[in-house]
Amino acid sequence: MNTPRLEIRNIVKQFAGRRVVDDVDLTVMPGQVTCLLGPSGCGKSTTLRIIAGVEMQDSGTIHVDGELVCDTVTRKPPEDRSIGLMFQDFALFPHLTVRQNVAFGLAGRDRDQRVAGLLAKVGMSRYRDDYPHQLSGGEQQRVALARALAPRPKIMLMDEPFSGLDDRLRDDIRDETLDVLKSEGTAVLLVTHEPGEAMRMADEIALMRDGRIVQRGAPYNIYNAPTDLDAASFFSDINVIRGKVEGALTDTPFGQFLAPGVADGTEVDIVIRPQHLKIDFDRQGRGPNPTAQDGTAARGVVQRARFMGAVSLVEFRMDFDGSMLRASVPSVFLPQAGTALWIMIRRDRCFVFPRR
Ligand SMILES: Nc1ncnc2c1ncn2[C@@H]1O[C@H](COP(=O)(O)OP(=O)(O)OP(=O)(O)O)[C@@H](O)[C@H]1O
Repeated sequence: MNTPRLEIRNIVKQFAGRRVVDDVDLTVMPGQVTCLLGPSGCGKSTTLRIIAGVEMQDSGTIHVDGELVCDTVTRKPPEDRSIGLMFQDFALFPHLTVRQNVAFGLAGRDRDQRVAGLLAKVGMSRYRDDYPHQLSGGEQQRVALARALAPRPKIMLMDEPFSGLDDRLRDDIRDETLDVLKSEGTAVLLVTHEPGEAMRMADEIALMRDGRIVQRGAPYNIYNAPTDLDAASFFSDINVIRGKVEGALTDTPFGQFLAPGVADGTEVDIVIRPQHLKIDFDRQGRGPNPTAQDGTAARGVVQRARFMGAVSLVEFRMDFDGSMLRASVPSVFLPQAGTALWIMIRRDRCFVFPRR
């Protein structure tokens, strides 16, 4: 077995009697990018600050590359943890050139070669004698990445490193950053509140809520098999259809859904993302026949349809109970408000959760 680059166990941190980090375990394997993802205030940054050594946990252990760097007895200072840091305000030293910024804190004979190599990798070689104020935000970000990687940290901690960049630039910089991190083979723990960023960057996502890790897995698995309604809704808009279980099945206007292992009489939420609603555009008002995959169709009346470029967002008021459902369909479809249409739902894409 490979030794994890970072392993934290049972980390707890309280502020004023409130558990902000509540028994958190995390592992980052060599060469892997793990994203700590969660809403604002859930404890992500505090977790990162504890790993970096600028905050002290109440209990729990931190190992870097198999070596204990912090428990409640041992406490290595931040600079001895072999950790690279890149935070939101990636402040470069204003009085040092690009080259001097990257070389800062490096010693040894291969120093100049290392700096030149990294500047080439991040595409900043020709700016090596410029000062930070002469660079754009994206360029400063690249220099900050090179500076953080220069001492070959065993693990890089990144806290919302792209949030200061404008939208158009951000995707490119994310991809470039990922390429550089992968080519250096650096293990990364990246904190973000943006699901899109986590899915784009991560080998593994750790989803955090109220100080706890509620789910871990590859982006595909977390998106397609969320543990509960909140985990599902964190990644996209969702629709919820209510039902009650009888004999491991739930009857709904869209047909029956399996609810294995759920006790009779339990109220459930059937959760479906807008892109998994199917609208029957051909047989207006007449209604298609039920199929095994899509179940029974139910009728709704378009309340609003918005053209969004690649897709249209269509809101329906459903005949069966007056509830609203939202569908995302290819933008060649843009039905008029007031149109009655039949809707089916992709049964293989539904999640059934007992109601809390
Ligand atoms: N030094 C502190 N003293 C008291 N409370 C703190 C301290 N640091 C953080 N907190 C509280 O702990 C909670 C978690 O904060 P943290 O910054 O870790 O969350 P986060 O998930 O990173 O959120 P954000 O993305 O908004 O930074 C918040 O309610 C915050 O107010």
